[in-house]
Amino acid sequence: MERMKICVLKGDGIGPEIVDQALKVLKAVCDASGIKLELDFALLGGIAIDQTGEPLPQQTIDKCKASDAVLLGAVGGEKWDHLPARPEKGLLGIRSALGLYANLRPAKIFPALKTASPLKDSVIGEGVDILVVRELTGGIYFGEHNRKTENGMEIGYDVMQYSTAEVERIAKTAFELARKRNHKVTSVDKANVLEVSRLWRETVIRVHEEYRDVELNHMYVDNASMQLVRNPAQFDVIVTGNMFGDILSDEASMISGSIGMLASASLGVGSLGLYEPIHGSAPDIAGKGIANPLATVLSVAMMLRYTFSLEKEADAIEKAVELSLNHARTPDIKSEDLPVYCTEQMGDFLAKTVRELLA
Ligand SMILES: NC(=O)c1ccc[n+]([C@@H]2O[C@H](COP(=O)([O-])OP(=O)(O)OC[C@H]3O[C@@H](n4cnc5c(N)ncnc54)[C@H](O)[C@@H]3O)[C@@H](O)[C@H]2O)c1
Ligand SMILES: CC(C)[C@H](C(=O)O)[C@@H](O)C(=O)O
Ligand SMILES: [Mg+2]
Repeated sequence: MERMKICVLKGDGIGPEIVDQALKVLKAVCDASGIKLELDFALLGGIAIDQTGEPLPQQTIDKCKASDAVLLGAVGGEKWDHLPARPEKGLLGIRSALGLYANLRPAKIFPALKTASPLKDSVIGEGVDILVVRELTGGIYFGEHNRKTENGMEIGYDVMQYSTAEVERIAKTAFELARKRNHKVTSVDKANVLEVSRLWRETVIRVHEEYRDVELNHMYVDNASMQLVRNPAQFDVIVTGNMFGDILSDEASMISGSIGMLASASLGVGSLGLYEPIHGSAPDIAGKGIANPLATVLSVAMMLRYTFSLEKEADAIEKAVELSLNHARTPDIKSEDLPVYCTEQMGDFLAKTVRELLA
C-alpha cells in the first residue's frame, strides 16, 4: 500500500492529548513501511460547537467520507452540557452519517496488567479475551427523545426500537468474528421484559442457523454484568444493543486494568471505519498530561488491521504496547516498580518502539 488518508477528529478534553500520541505511532508505522500518510483534521463535539455553532458540521462529514479511515479522540464536557446541541449528538451523528453500525470493543488482559485488574488471579485464570460487538446506529440512542406533559406532570421519554434487519446484520457480524476467534457468541438482551429484546433474541436465533459451527447462548443484561466480574473467561464474543453494549464495555474495560486501555473500531457497510478509544473526554484529567494514550494507540492498531489489512504493522503496535507495560506506566495503571510516564513520554516510547520493531 502506498498511501493512506486519515481524517482526524481530536475532539475535547483529553482528546487532543491522546490523539497526538496515536498520530506519533501512526507516523512511525508509515515511515517504517514506506506509506505516505495524509492527514486531514476536522471538528467534532464541543470544539465544533465553539467554532461553528454545531457539534457535527457538514464539512466534518464530507472530510470523513473523503478519507480511508477516521481517528477520533473523545468529545464532551460540562461546558456544553446545558446546550440542546450537545457534543455527544455530534458523536452519534457521525456514527450514523457514516453508517457505522458495528462497534467492536475488545477487552483483554495484557499479562503485565494482571495485577492492575481488580479481579483476583483465581477469577482471571488463563486470561480474559472478550470482544464486545455493540450495535451502534440503532436502539434507544436513535429513537425519539422527547418530553410531554400529562395531568400537569412533565414526562421524559426515549423510544427504543430495533428492526429485524438491524439485528440480522449485527448478529452476522458477531458470528463472522466468532469464527475467527473461539466460536462462541453470547447475545445479551432483556428479553424477560422488553419486546425489542424478544425480537432481538428470535432474530439472533434465526441468523444462527447459518452459523451452526458457532456456539450461541443468551443472557439477560443484569446477569451478564454480574458474570463479567464473576467469570469473564466464559465469554468470547458478546453481541448486544447500543445501550447495553455501552455499559458492558465500560465494565469489561476495568477487567483490563483501566478504561484507558480499551480501543474500538466502528465499521459499517463500506470500507470506511472510525477508530476511537471507548472512554470519554475525561475532563477531570484533561490538560494535566496524565491521560493514558494506550486505548487510542490500540485503536490505530485496529485501524491498520480492519481498514488496511496491515497485520504486521498492527501486530507491531500491539507488541509495543505490551513492551511499554513492562517499561513505564501512566498513573491510571501505575505499578510500584515502574516509572510513571506522562502522556507524551508514553507516545514517544511507543513510536520509538514501533520504529525498532518494523526496522
Ligand atoms: N467516545 C466519546 O467521545 C465519549 C465516551 C464516553 C464519554 N464521553 C463524554 O466524556 C465526558 C466525560 O464522561 P465521563 O467522565 O462519564 O467518562 P470518561 O470516560 O471521560 O471518564 C471516566 C473516568 O475515567 C478516567 N479516564 C477516562 N479515560 C482515561 C484515560 N485515557 N486515561 C486515564 N483515565 C481515564 C477519567 O479521568 C474519569 O475519572 C462526558 O461529556 C461524556 O459524555 C465521550
Ligand atoms: C458519549 C456517548 C454518546 C458515547 C456512547 O454512549 O456511545 C460513549 O459513552 C461511548 O461509549 O462511545
Ligand atoms: Mg460509553
